[in-house]
Amino acid sequence: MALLLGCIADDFTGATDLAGMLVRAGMRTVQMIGVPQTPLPGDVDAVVIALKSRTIPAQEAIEESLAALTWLQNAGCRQFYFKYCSTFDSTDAGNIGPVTDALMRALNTDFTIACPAFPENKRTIFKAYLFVGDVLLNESGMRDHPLTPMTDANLVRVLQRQTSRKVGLISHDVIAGGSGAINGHIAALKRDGVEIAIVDAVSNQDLMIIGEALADMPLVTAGSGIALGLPQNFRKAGLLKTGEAADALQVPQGLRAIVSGSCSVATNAQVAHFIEAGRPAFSIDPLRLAAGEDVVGTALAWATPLLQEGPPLIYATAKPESVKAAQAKLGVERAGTIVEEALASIARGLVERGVRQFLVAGGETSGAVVKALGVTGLHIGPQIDPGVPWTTTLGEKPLALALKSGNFGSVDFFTKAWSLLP
Ligand SMILES: Nc1ncnc2c1ncn2[C@@H]1O[C@H](COP(=O)(O)OP(=O)(O)OP(=O)(O)O)[C@@H](O)[C@H]1O
Ligand SMILES: O=C(O)[C@@H](O)C(=O)CO
Repeated sequence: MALLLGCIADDFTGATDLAGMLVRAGMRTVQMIGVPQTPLPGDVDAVVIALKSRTIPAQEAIEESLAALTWLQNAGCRQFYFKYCSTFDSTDAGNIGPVTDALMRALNTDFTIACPAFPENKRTIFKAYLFVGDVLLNESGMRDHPLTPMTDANLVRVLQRQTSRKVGLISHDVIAGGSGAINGHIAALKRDGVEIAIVDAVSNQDLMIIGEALADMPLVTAGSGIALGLPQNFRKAGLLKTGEAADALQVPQGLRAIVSGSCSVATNAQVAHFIEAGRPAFSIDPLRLAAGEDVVGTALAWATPLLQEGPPLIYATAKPESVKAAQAKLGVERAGTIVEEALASIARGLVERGVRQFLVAGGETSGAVVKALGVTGLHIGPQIDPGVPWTTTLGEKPLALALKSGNFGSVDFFTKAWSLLP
């Protein structure tokens, strides 16, 4: 069957999150790293192009997103999806508004939605206000994000500051009326000159209703949650096979390892849990890297004899105080880069030592590791936790990879993830 859904994601782990959601809902999905330079594998229903465009200058994000769109159009996709973070990570300068504007122009469409809701990961939207768990977005940890601090939870206001198009709202009372009511409301919003509507959603049931209403919308912009409700439309139209396991993976056998560069609250708890369980863990100190010590060599020498016994963890994950201390000495960018480079070299060294099954924690860290390993794309398999599936790399010597967004996954993620592999 032909490609149905073409997606553009603004970061790597976010792309995997979306691809996992599509697979769960029955679409065979492949994730490509950047605009594909190699042909896609056969038998896929959806493709997600993973960019790293969340925090780059808006004009560059537009150019990269348009290049991805052109590729997806040429590949024959029928509907397009722009995926951003479930916490709507952006600034008044972009990039959600400017990229949405550019994609709408390119697709010659005058209406789309914006909905970062992901109820299973406690991102819900009510009356345009985004909640993270039990608190408003601007009261959550996102308030202090170094690159995209989120200080306003009202998404109509947030998005309106990023676009000259009029932003409106499809509120929860409309969703409760079903997909017909949503489409009636969209017609009314359009008459009022609204071109982008924030959509409330607090449950998976809401996502399914909203998904049904989006069957004919050329462009959808959202977090990964909305993807749960789109495959049903293709199935109803007879375009998507039913009854086939979309998450079937041929998993390569080999040694296992975990690399973590995420300093998010959830990852800190996962690292602590792994260590408390008596599992082997090696900490990477950015200051020793900066001093020129051979930390990579030491970490690999430490890990090599342990690999036969189960996955060792090599981590730079640290609490905010020590991250801030390293950043104060080295600068934010340098601290991040040297850690990413070290973890990427360690991942390469581990593959040379026979590791074929990897967990990687952190979006930027995943980007660095995937690049260092020369990965061009990923087949998407079963979900470990909401937003994190197992994947296998495309190509001749495949690896099994799980790319975990910083704040995703249960506290025992590093130990339980392996039980899903054969
Ligand atoms: N101990 C440390 N001190 C300073 N910086 C660190 C330290 N450990 C990791 N870093 C850097 O912090 C950044 C963490 O970003 P990353 O995207 O990998 O994780 P995250 O923000 O938790 O994940 P996500 O983007 O999926 O939410 C990386 O650039 C990493 O190199
Ligand atoms: O939507 C999310 O929260 C994630 O997929 C993500 O994009 C984290 O960077």
